[in-house]
Amino acid sequence: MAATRRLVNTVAVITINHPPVNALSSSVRHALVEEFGKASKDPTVEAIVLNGSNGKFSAGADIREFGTSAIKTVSLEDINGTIEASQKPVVAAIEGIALGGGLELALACHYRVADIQSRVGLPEVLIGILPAAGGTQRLPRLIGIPAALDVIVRGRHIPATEALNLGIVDEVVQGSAVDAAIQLAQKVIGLPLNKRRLSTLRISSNLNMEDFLDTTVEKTKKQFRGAQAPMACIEAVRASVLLPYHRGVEKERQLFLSLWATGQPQAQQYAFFSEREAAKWSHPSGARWYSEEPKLVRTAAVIGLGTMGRGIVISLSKANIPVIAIEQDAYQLEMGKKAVNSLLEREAEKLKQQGFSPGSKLASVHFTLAFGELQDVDLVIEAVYENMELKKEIFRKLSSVCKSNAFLCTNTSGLNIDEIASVTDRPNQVIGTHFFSPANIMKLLEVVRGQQTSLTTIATAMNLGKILGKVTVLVGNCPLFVGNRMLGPYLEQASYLLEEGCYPETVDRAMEEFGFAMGPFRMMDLAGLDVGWRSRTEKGLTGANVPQGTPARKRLGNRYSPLADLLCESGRFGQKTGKGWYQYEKPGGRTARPDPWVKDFLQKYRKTHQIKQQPSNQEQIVERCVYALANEGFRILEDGIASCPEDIDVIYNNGYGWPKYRGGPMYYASFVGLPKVFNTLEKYYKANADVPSMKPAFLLKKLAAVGGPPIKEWRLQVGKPVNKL
Ligand SMILES: CCCCCCC/C=C/C(=O)SCCNC(=O)CCNC(=O)[C@H](O)C(C)(C)COP(=O)(O)OP(=O)(O)OC[C@H]1O[C@@H](n2cnc3c(N)ncnc32)[C@H](O)[C@@H]1OP(=O)(O)O
Repeated sequence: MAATRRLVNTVAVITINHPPVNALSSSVRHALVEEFGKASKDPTVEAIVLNGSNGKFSAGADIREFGTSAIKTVSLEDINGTIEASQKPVVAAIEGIALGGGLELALACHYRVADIQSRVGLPEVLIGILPAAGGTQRLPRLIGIPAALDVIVRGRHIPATEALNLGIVDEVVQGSAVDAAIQLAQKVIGLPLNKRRLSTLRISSNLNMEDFLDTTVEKTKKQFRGAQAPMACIEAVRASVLLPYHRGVEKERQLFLSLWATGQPQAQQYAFFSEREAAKWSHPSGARWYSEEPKLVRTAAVIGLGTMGRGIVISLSKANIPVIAIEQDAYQLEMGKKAVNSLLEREAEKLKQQGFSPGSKLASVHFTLAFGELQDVDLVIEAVYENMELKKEIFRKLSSVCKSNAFLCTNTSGLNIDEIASVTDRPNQVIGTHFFSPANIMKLLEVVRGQQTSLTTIATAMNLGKILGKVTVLVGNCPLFVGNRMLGPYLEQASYLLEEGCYPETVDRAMEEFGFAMGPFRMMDLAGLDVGWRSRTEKGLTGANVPQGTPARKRLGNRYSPLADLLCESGRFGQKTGKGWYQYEKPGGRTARPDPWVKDFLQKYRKTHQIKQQPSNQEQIVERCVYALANEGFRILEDGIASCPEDIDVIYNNGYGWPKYRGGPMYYASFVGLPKVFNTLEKYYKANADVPSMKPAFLLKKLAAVGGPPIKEWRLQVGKPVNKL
């Protein structure tokens, strides 16, 4: 049964029963109508409590039903209307989660009791829609416009104690929310319900509402560039101010349908399910996530307390895993310790505000210089800077110090995992964990399997990612793995665009208007131009090791842009030096301003090399950069480095500032149409045979030839993930 009913004295307890998260599917909605109908008619019932099975109230509407006919049967808003109109008091007992339609359902109840561990929220905006079961009309009437906008537009999960302060719930309890709800229901039997029916309340405020909403629109436009859902949320809330409830709900529905027509919800819902699929990893051997048991990580160590190491330590501590943090000398250790402790203090403060004792949620961090102290840890994450020799030296040491079943992880953004593993006594227990900076904030974790990495090691690292709250994707080992490897052709095109007449700000604007959090040049300035320069120097692409007589703009017969090298030779490393592709207010400054020096430099460069000026327009800039990115994604699939296009999209959505409302580079290619992507690349490559990265990938050609099937059918063409490198 999708919902059940039991009687406790004169209180009917109706329980939603649709594992795993009690999504409000069509069958649940039908069952709710039936059970509420029976409870209303039953003369022995004086009050009703609504809860969800397995400690979860509800995760909201069943997202898989959107776009199908199932969503049209029994509207959730109608159910909410019936509940609110009930003559018998209805109390929601919120355990675990009440999200989206789940919270909308609870808002239709006359009272809400929440367990202290629960979270509530209206996260619809994160999947490209708006709360369209009355949520945008009831919540503002309950907590006022500013607070409701914050909840609806940001879509964040709100801890129970904050929900109590905001007035979303009436009571927060430490024990059973259902028992407390039954008690409350018994207490309120016979009391008037009018003031508890949110749809009947008036919104009162001292604010000049129109001005406030207009300012919010402007701020939101800037913050969520190109995303339609946040704007629709504001318009729906505006309707709650201007219109009576029933007309506000009509507006809400109309906005929902307009959003659907933009295609953004479909992309964001694809992104949502792709993230869940990424956790269900597969291995070239045929093993899958369910066939391997992860080992428990009770204690961990982090080597290196630079920016990455600090973030990793915080993540582990927040996941309640005690950490030993190691540095190479007393000074670095002290610096790292100060930084980590100050971040931990902030976390402790947040926990206190949520009503938790920090000691119960944050594990201890022990700082030391002594490797010997690592003998008992279950897992080590090495997070020193990108230098193969240094990493090998550390892994040799770890081999001799750590217990034989300890897992050894390397945090690298592209170095060869097999080479690092080869110096250890346990290559099967070595794995790459590529965190993104700042590691305590960024959601993505690329887990990189080496040739010899065992399935248990993979299962343990993937599970650790989940425990740390990361979106974790398993990838194969190749230079730069998935995300950074795809950046190569993307940044290459960005540089060529400058050579041909664009400026950093033109290219960045085009990519930011496309939706990227940051254009390629601002991104390079942030990351530091010296990092790539060092790597190109090591590879002999620039610097003293370039063979005499090599043309400035060619390497190994292919086109090469030395622009970034020339900037570095002038001491322009990006934000850290206050100058890079842009100028900044000071070294370490963050406000990028176009730099006349760069303009002049580019003009001279083009003249010196007699490059014909053909500045591309916005559409051409986006096409060249994004198609180059996706093309490399197809190669990565061919090579068996990513096991499916969804994994690549998850990486880009969560680690590279790709706009989620465009699904990811592979989804976007599919949305544009693979034949179009193929033809554009083919045309470019025919005219520029010295740019091999733009040669359409074989897999793209194959899929385009059959008309570009939907992305979920690509797997059939890709075959099993076999590392072909
Ligand atoms: C004109 C038409 C009007 C329509 C009006 C509709 C108005 C209401 C709209 C909504 O309610 S939209 C949904 C809003 N809710 C959400 O966005 C919540 C999404 N879910 C989550 O954030 C998380 O899943 C969770 C609930 C916090 C649980 O996280 P956890 O890490 O514990 O588990 P997951 O692996 O994420 O999920 C488990 C399992 O459940 C599936 N799932 C989760 N939520 C939904 C859902 N709302 N609908 C359908 N399926 C859901 C998820 O995909 C996982 O599935 P499997 O991978 O196990 O198959």
